[in-house]
Amino acid sequence: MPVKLSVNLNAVAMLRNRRDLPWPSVTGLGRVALAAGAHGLTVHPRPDQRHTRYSDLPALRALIDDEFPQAEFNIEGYPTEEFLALVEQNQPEQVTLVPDDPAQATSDHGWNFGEQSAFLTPVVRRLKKGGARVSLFANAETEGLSAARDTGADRVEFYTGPYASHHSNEAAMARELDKLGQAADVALEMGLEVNAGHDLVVANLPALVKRIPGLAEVSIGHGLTADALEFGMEKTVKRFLKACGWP
Ligand SMILES: CC(=O)[C@@H](O)[C@H](O)COP(=O)(O)O
Ligand SMILES: NCC(=O)COP(=O)(O)O
Repeated sequence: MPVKLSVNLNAVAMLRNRRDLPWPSVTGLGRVALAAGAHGLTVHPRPDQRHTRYSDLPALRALIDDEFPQAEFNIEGYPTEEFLALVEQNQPEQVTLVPDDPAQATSDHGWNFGEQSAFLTPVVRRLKKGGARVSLFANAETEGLSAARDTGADRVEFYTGPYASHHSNEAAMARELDKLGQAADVALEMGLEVNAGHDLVVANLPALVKRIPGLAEVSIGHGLTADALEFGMEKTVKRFLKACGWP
């Protein structure tokens, strides 16, 4: 089974927020992405709402429910009570928990499962009781994966930023890919499903997909949106789907 593609709309929302105007439309671009074959939509509503706004979530939920019921909604964020209330109001198919500080420029590390599994376990239980699949953002390392599994989470999402950042250094990229592959092998062996994301692009996807044959889903926003500005969202989603192994 090729890797499912979830399109992250944060960058579209960031562009929309430049003016007090409703375009570019987050739901409109989400509709184009899903119609082009994307398997889901991802957003990361940060506390400062710098891009995805809390008010975007009901419209995205309705878009999937009304027009693309086979698609999934994935909401990412740090599990504050405010975030958990947003999740419970919008009932995403998947929640991806990230250890981000509100002041962070972007997500740039996974959980420290050794230290934070006691904090995560009741949160995971609450989200799963609400019907969501739970994924935990993880560094490309094997240490701590058993603690991640013991929280009751369904998946880990491996942070691919270090892999993607070495786009002009093949040896360094190969080293990061090997770390991702080894961590994914261990996670899958433990019964965790595996997602991946951050700074993925058409150029770096095929090697990742080949190294992690059990990869369930990639969520991609920044690089995909950059290409969409040049080639259009429909054509771009189709290019990314091919890079994920779809015909
Ligand atoms: C968790 C992750 O790597 C991304 O999904 C995250 O959404 C990026 O956040 P920004 O779009 O705010 O950079
Ligand atoms: N979880 C990764 C994601 O949703 C998008 O990350 P990026 O492609 O914007 O770096």
